[in-house]
Amino acid sequence: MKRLEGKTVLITGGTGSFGKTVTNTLLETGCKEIRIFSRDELKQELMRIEKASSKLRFYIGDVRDRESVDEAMNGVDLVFHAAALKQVPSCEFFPMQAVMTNISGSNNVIQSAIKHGVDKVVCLSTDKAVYPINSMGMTKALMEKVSAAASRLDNSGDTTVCRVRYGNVMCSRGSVIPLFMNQIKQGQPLTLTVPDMTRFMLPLRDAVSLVLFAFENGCPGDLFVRKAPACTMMDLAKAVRNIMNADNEIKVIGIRHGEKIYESLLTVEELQKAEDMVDYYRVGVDDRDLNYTMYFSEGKEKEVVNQDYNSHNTRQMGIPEVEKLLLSLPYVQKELEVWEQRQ
Ligand SMILES: O=c1ccn([C@@H]2O[C@H](COP(=O)(O)OP(=O)(O)O[C@H]3O[C@H](CO)[C@H](O)[C@H](O)[C@H]3O)[C@@H](O)[C@H]2O)c(=O)[nH]1
Repeated sequence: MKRLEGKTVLITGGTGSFGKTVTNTLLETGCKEIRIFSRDELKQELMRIEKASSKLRFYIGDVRDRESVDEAMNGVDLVFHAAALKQVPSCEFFPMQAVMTNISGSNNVIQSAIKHGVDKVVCLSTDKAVYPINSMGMTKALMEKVSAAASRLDNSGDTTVCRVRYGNVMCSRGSVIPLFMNQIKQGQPLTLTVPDMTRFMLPLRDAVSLVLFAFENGCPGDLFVRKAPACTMMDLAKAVRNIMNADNEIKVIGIRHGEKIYESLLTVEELQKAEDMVDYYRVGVDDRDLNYTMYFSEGKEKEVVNQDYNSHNTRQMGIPEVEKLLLSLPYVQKELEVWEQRQ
C-alpha cells in the first residue's frame, strides 16, 4: 500500500461496518489523514473514542447536501464512497429516499471529487444492482451509471472514478447472521425465508481488499467484483446453529419484499467481456488497452458466455465450510465468547 503514503482519504458513510474496517487497514499504512463523513454524530463520537487516532478527522454531513460534501473534499486524494441507503425493505417503502441518497448523493460526491481534483474515487455497489428488482438495487444500478458517465465525461483526466460490486457482507449490521445468532440467544426459532435461496458470502475483510484492489488497479469507469462462494440459506442457518451448539427450530417464513432467489454479480454481457484477474473480475467501460497484460492468459480465445455470474452457479459451500468461514470472522468469535460464558 505504498500508494497511500502521505495521502488524505475520505470515506463517505465512514462509520458503517465497511468504513470502520477500512479505517483500521488505512491506519496501518502511511496515509496522512482519514476523513470520516457521515450523518450520525453519536456513531462518529463512538468511533473517535474507539480508534483514538490523530489521523482521523470527522465531518458531519449528508451526501445529499453538496455543500457539506465540498467542505470535506478539499485537499482529498482518494475517496471511498460507501454512504448509501442499503436496507432492501426500507428502500421499497421509501424509494425516493433511496433516489436522493444513492443517486443524487453519489453524483454530489463524484462531481465534488472532480471539482477538487481528487485522484481516485471508488464507488461501492452491490449485486442487487444487477438485473435489479428492488429500489435499493435500482438506485445502486443508477449510481453505477452516474459514475460510469462521469468517468467518460471528465476529460481533464485528473480524477479516476471506478466501481466495485459485492454480495452479502457477512455479519454486516442488520443482516441475517447477527439475526440468527440473536434468535438462538433468545431461544427463538430461526426465521428462514426460503431454504434454497442462495447468497454470495463475503467476509468484511474481502470486501475491504476488493476496494483496495480497485484503488490500486482501477482505470476510469472500471468495475471490479471479487469472486466469492455462496451457500443456501438453509445451510447458513444450520451452520450458525452448529457453531452455537444449539438446536433451535428453523421456521420457514417465505420471501420478503423485493427479494430474489439468487443474486448476480455480473450480467451475461459483463461476464462476456470481463477480464479474469484470478480472485477478481474486471469489466472495463470500453475496449481500450488498459495495460492488464500480466493478468491475461495470452492467446486464449474468449469463450462464448451464456450465463451470468450468480450465487446459484458460483462455487457452493457445504455446511462444514460455512461453519469454518463463520468461525474465522471476528464478529462471530466475539459473540461466541460471550455466548459460551453464558452456557
Ligand atoms: O429473517 C431472515 C432474514 C433474511 N433471511 C435471508 O438471508 C439472506 C440475506 O438477507 P440479509 O437481510 O442479510 O441481506 P440482503 O440479501 O437482504 O441484503 C444485504 O446484502 C446486500 C448485498 O446483496 C446489501 O449489502 C444489503 O445492505 C444487505 O442487507 C436472504 O436470502 C434472506 O432471504 C432469512 O432467511 N431470514
